[in-house]
Amino acid sequence: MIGVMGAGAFGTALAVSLAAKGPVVLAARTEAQAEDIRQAGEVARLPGVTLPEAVQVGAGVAALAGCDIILLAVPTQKLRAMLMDAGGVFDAKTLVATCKGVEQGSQKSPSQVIAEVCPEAMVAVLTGPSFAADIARGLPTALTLACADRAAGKALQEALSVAHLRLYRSEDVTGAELGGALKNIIAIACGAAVGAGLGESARAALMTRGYAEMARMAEAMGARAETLAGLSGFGDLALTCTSEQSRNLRYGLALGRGETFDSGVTVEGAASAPAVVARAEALGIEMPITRVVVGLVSGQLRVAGAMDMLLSRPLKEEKC
Ligand SMILES: NC(=O)c1ccc[n+]([C@@H]2O[C@H](COP(=O)([O-])OP(=O)(O)OC[C@H]3O[C@@H](n4cnc5c(N)ncnc54)[C@H](O)[C@@H]3O)[C@@H](O)[C@H]2O)c1
Ligand SMILES: O=P(O)(O)OC[C@H](O)CO
Repeated sequence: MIGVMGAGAFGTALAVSLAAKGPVVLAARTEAQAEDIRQAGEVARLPGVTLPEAVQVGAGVAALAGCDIILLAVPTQKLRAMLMDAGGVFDAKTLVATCKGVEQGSQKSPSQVIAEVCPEAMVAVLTGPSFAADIARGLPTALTLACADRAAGKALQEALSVAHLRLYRSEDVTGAELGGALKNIIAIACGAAVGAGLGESARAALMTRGYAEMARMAEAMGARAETLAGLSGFGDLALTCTSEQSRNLRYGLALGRGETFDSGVTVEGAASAPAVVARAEALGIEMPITRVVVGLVSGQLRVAGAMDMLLSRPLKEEKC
């Protein structure tokens, strides 16, 4: 049976989608939250989406004990604690990370955190352009399913594909995860530029040079260039930087307009950017857009200063 840990927007959307194939367990954090969801028939973070009967709502990791494939849909910065509290339930399971970020402090990706805490588990990653509200409504998209083990990847591709979700297989877990984490940061930069009134040309320039930063880091970390050009990289960058459904873009828009943003909203790019800059420094690579996003998020930079920093860099040849 398939289970989903995290009854937020994305975990719920995945559970609703996969319910087309059979029963799915959706695990909320606490019994009180699970009961609220059962009573309402929907999840607060995904309003208007009625849970089908095939979605069984449970509480905590214990609810997932009978599942062999578990999708992990908690924010990246909460992943380690959640796994460490699992008391062995996740050992020897197939764990599919759906979170898009880099852990603060360790600078590790979700799959690396899983491998460290649950060394017996088979680890995979599901990522790519997908707004929870879209896929929960059955709107189509295509995603990357990355797993270093080819046979396990093929089995997961079959198990997790549904009519409106076309999964492409990859063995490049590093590249798939980097694309998902880094595009969020570039989307914040785009939002800040547009929010400050700098225009659509600036957005396109930031997306393009942001992609160059993503590709540079991917190369330095041994990922494949094709992965970055695929759904998990270019595909998700295009979606997140251009749609106001994106929380990362909306957060950037608020920064650019000088408005406050609800601190309870999950903004993975803001949480991950300092760890990405630290990793870039260790690797000796330049990531100027990511760096100014760190300054904007911390409040040390304003958009005008950030743009001055980017535009006054030494002139160079166009390449990654
Ligand atoms: N929302 C989207 O459209 C979308 C799409 C693709 C990927 N993602 C990724 O999915 C991840 C989750 O995003 P989201 O949109 O679902 O966020 P969300 O804020 O809607 O939900 C996060 C959920 O995690 C739960 N949670 C936190 N700590 C927990 C713990 N220790 N145990 C159990 N549950 C815990 C929270 O209670 C909450 O329900 C992020 O990394 C995000 O980048 C989101
Ligand atoms: O709302 P965001 O910015 O977290 O983006 C959601 C997904 O990652 C888009 O693919």
